[in-house]
Amino acid sequence: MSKQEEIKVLEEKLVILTRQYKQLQEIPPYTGEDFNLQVLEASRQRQTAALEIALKEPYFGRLDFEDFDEGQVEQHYIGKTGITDEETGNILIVDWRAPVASLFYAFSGSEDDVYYESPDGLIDGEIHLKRNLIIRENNVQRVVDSYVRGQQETSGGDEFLLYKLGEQKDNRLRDIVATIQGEQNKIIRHPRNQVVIIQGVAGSGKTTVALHRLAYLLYEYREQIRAERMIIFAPNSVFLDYISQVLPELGVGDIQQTTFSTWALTTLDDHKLKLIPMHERRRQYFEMRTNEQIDTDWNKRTQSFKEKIDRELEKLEVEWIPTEDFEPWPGVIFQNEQLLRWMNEDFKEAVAITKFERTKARLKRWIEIEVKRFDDPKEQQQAKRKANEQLRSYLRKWKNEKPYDLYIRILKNLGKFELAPKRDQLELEDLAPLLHIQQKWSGIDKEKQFDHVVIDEAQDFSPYQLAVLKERTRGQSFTILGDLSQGIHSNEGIEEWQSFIDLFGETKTAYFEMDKSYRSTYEIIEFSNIILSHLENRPTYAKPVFRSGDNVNLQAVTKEEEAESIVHWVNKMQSKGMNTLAIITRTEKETNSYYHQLKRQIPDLTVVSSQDHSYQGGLSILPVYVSKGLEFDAVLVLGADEQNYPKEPLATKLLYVACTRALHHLDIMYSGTLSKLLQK
Ligand SMILES: Nc1ncnc2c1ncn2[C@@H]1O[C@H](COP(=O)(O)OP(=O)(O)OP(=O)(O)O)[C@@H](O)[C@H]1O
Repeated sequence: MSKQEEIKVLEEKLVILTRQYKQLQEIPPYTGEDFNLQVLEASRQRQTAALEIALKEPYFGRLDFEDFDEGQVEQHYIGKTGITDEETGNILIVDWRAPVASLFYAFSGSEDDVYYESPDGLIDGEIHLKRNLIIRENNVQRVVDSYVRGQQETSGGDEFLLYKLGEQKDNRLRDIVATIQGEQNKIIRHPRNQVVIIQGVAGSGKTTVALHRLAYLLYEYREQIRAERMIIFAPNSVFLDYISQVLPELGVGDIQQTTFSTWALTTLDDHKLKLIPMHERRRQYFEMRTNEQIDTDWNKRTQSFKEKIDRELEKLEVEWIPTEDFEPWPGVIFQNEQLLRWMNEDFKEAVAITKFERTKARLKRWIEIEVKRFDDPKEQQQAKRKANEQLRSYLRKWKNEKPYDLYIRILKNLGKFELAPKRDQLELEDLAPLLHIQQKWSGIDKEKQFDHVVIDEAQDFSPYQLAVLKERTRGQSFTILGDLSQGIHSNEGIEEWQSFIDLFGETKTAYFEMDKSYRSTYEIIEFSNIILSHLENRPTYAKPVFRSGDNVNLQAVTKEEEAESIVHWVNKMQSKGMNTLAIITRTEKETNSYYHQLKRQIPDLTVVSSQDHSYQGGLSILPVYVSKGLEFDAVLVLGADEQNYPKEPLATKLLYVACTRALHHLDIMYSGTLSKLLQK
């Protein structure tokens, strides 16, 4: 019955959508100079894009809501993009980000009154129906009611979520607009003027939620923020490629997606600066079996290192101000006190470069006036030339140095020249000080400031990196997400979120924890939690959404039979129809060696390495640290022995990352002694 009713509604809506789309297509695009017509053209393009999305999948939900003030039940069809019938002014499809749609996500099935915040204030009412729909190729394929007023059964919401989670994945992360959960909805819609920090277990939807939050912010604050001024920082290119589809699916374009180092080097704009290749550094690090020791006093990732740099920059600024009076010609004197007054009072708020530039300009103007003392134009000319020469030497201490030169000078002044990197061999942790020096010395171009910043895998960020970004971001609008249990770059990152909270202040920060894992089956999550139990100071265990699958299989293999067992596993998973398969090794070296051993027997096997720029899906072999952030229908972890994964924090986190990549199937192989991390 409900399906028939929905088929009819869909047909009616499709007629209008198609008509509107055709009408827009008939208008020739405007390419002229008239501003008003350009604005109209841009609006038509937005409408066309919205209609294209709607024609593909018009909506996924229906909410029947009775607004007590209006006194009648209205049907709201919720889709990825809002569409109004241009002829009648009726809303055909409600945008999922619109205020009324928040009821669809927040509603948990109770008979109580509900309300939502609209621009006109609170709207009270009650929900009569919450329905999920799957529409493909203009057909209503599935109708699931998660709530019908007056009926007792309200389990349809879970049924629909489980149905979605049970689907197989391809090589890209997807949007979740149809099944956003209540706790995720809160984070997505959190106001923009607070820093949102999310600690979420593996598979809790952190990345997905952050991307939906961007789409929401752009909708809710469309007058204040622009997509080009939003930026997403993610750990590597493979990951960026993996998440690249979500925002376009949500109809959002133009948001920069990059890694911190790529962005930093572009911003520093000094072609001589080069990083030690990251893959090289990471490879070395992950090939090591113990954590490196860091001198905490001189740790370049910390706030205290930033403060040291700050103080040194201030000293340089003062030291470079001339201490004597300026005497362009004998007997004519410009007093140094005046200069100090300009610097310390008139230009107090300006950055160093601007202070110096303005001082120089004012002194030049002063010379122009003073030179008028000479009557003869020729004499004036000569005097001016001489005075400018004197000025150059007067201001000689002030050198317009590049951030790198200032950095080296500062490290020398601090007596820490051994920390100075070569120009073409920078470490990742040199980037934050360099950017900081650039920002403080030369300022930040207004156009290059951010309206909102997303940092994924933020547990691998340093407080210094964050402090640098904070200075470039209007209204401290950040979404920061990560999982301390997956902090496998602990040499680069943080051990707890407090240092980030301190940076912004408690009142400016909203901290959320997500402990439900949507990615994996119950069995995989329970198994991965055993690994986590070996970690001291671990955050909460992941709680499964009850989706059951096969048991995790631990298989002891001899070196001789290993290859055959792997081939057998691949065949088995492929025969089960799994789309994305991953074989995960401890190191890149092992990935390469297994690949050479297996490539003849498994021709479609592809290596995914830290240098890659894309992830193609299918059957991959990759080291665990490259797999971070990705997910696969089936995962085989190789070499889960005591040597590869001893009971120490880095190995524990790595093994946890490897196991939590699996959606539906997880198998483990080991030779020799099984890692203690896998024993209860
Ligand atoms: N509400 C939801 N409805 C449907 N699927 C969801 C939902 N929330 C998360 N997922 C799915 O769970 C999986 C994990 O999401 P995501 O990669 O965003 O998690 P994460 O917390 O960033 O994971 P990790 O820390 O392990 O990288 C994805 O396949 C995502 O589509």
